[in-house]
Amino acid sequence: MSLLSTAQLALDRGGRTLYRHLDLEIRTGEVWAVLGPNGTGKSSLLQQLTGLLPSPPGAIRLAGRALGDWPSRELARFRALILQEQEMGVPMRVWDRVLLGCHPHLGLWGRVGAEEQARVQAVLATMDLSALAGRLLQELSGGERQRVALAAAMVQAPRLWLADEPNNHLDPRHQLRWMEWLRQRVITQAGAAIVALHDVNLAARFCDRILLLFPDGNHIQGDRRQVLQASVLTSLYDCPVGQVDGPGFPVFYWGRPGPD
Ligand SMILES: Nc1ncnc2c1ncn2[C@@H]1O[C@H](COP(=O)(O)OP(=O)(O)OP(=O)(O)O)[C@@H](O)[C@H]1O
Repeated sequence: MSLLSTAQLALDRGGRTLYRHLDLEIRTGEVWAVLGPNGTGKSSLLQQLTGLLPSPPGAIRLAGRALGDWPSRELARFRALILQEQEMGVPMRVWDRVLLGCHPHLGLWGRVGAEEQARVQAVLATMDLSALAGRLLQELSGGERQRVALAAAMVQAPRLWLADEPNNHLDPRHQLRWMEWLRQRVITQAGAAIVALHDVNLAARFCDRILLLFPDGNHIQGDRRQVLQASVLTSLYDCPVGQVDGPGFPVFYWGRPGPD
C-alpha cells in the first residue's frame, strides 16, 4: 500500500530549481533515503512533503488522500516530521518535551493518563534518556537534545516518518540503535520512512530505496543496490568515492585509497 506519493512534484527555491517531475511512491515497510550535496533540496523536499512548503493540490497524497484533505489532528497522528535543527523556545524539561509527542492521541480535554506516562517512560529508556528526564533541554548536549527530538516523534507513533538528518550529533552507538529501531518499527507497524542523510553507509545498510538529488536539479531513484554505486556517488558529490565489501552490505569511503 502506498503511504506517500507525489505526482510531478517540483520546487524552486533560493533562485534555483531544486527538482522537477518528481514522482515518488513510498510503500508500507519501506525506508527511503534522500541523499545529495549541501543545498540540493533534501530538507526542502521533506518540508514540502509535510506541507510546510506549498505544492499544487493533489500533487502529494498520503495513503491515497490529497495532503490538503487531511484534517490536522488526523495528519498529526499519521505522520511526524523530525527537523534538522530543534527550536528550544521556552525552557522545557526533557519529560515534558517528549510528552508533547502524545498530544495528537489525547482526548478532548488533553488529559495525560497512565498509558501516556508509560509510553514516555519506555521511549526514554530506549533512547538512554531516563536519567535526563528532569533536565532542561537547554542544559543538554547536542546529541542528547537530538535524542529527545527523536523520542518525541517515537511517542507520537506515526505511520509515516519524515526525518531530516535524524542522526545529527548522535554517536555511532545511538545512530545504529535509532536506525535499527526505525527500520523495525516501519516493518512491524506497516509504516514507512523517508530520511535525509549525509551518511551513505547508513543508507546502504538501513534503507531499501534511495532518492538522489543532484545540484543541477536532476534526480535518480531506485533500489539501493542499483543506485548506491561508487561511480554514481562520485558524480553526485563531485568527490571520489570508493567501495569495499562489508559484512552483507557495501561500505563506501571518500577520497582515493591511501599509499599504505
Ligand atoms: N528559507 C529559505 N528561503 C529561501 N531559500 C532557502 C531557504 N531555505 C533553504 N533555501 C535554499 O534552498 C536550497 C535547498 O536548501 P535545503 O536546505 O533544502 O538543502 P539540503 O539539501 O537540505 O542541504 P544541506 O545538506 O546543507 O542540509 C538551497 O539553495 C538553500 O539556499
